Amino acid sequence: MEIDIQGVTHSYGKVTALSDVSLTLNSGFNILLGPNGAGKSSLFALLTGLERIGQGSIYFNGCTIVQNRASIMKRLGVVFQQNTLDIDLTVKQNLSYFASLHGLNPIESISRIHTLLSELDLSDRLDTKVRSLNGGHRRRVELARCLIHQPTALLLDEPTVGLDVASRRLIHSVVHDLALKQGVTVLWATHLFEEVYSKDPLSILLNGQLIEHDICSALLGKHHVENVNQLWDVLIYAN
Ligand SMILES: Nc1ncnc2c1ncn2[C@@H]1O[C@H](COP(=O)(O)OP(=O)(O)OP(=O)(O)O)[C@@H](O)[C@H]1O
Repeated sequence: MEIDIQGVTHSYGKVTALSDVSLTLNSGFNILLGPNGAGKSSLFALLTGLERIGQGSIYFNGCTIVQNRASIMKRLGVVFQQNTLDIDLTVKQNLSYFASLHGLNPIESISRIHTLLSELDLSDRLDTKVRSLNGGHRRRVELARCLIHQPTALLLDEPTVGLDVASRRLIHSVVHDLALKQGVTVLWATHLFEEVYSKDPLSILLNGQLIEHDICSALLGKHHVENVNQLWDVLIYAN
């Protein structure tokens, strides 16, 4: 799916969270890098239709959410920063409920749940209540839930923040593979430099402005630096 963000400006009262942001996302692992308060979550709220766009437009394969909400939502998978699982239900119950909302029949649903839990190394937690899972495992269940209907675009708002290294690496690797091997359009917001690989498209958001957008290695070359850490220092200094 192509996601085309055109001239988006968004404010909360007098606070401008996004200022004239334009960005086209295609199939692949697109990274949105920005510090706290840069405007990442605001962009997610606009992409998912939770907030109305003040100025500008966002198109999903040429259609806005207002024009085609149901069809766009069917093809989107979203993980927000806050945990949204029901902690008093088991992993299976959380996932089955979401599968049925997406129209999967019980046989398709259980097959998909087994496949996803296996990929996320959680097969032994099928009947565990989410309340008993650690943070890393809960995040993996959230990821399984957002993948249950095989979306063609994934929006992930800082999905690995606060997780142990094993869960962080597993989640990053599963999503990276989906983007590269199955052509899913991923938008991965983060402030962790280690999650940026040199071949990935990288967008850098600072104070609501998109200050850079290109393949990471091209940005390193453009600014004559060797890694994202150094790139960051150069850009912060320049802005
Ligand atoms: N509901 C709101 N009301 C008022 N101001 C808000 C609201 N949500 C965000 N902001 C402000 O908008 C700006 C961008 O915030 P946003 O949460 O989008 O950034 P972020 O990059 O996601 O940061 P974080 O990583 O801390 O979540 C900040 O100045 C923030 O204080």
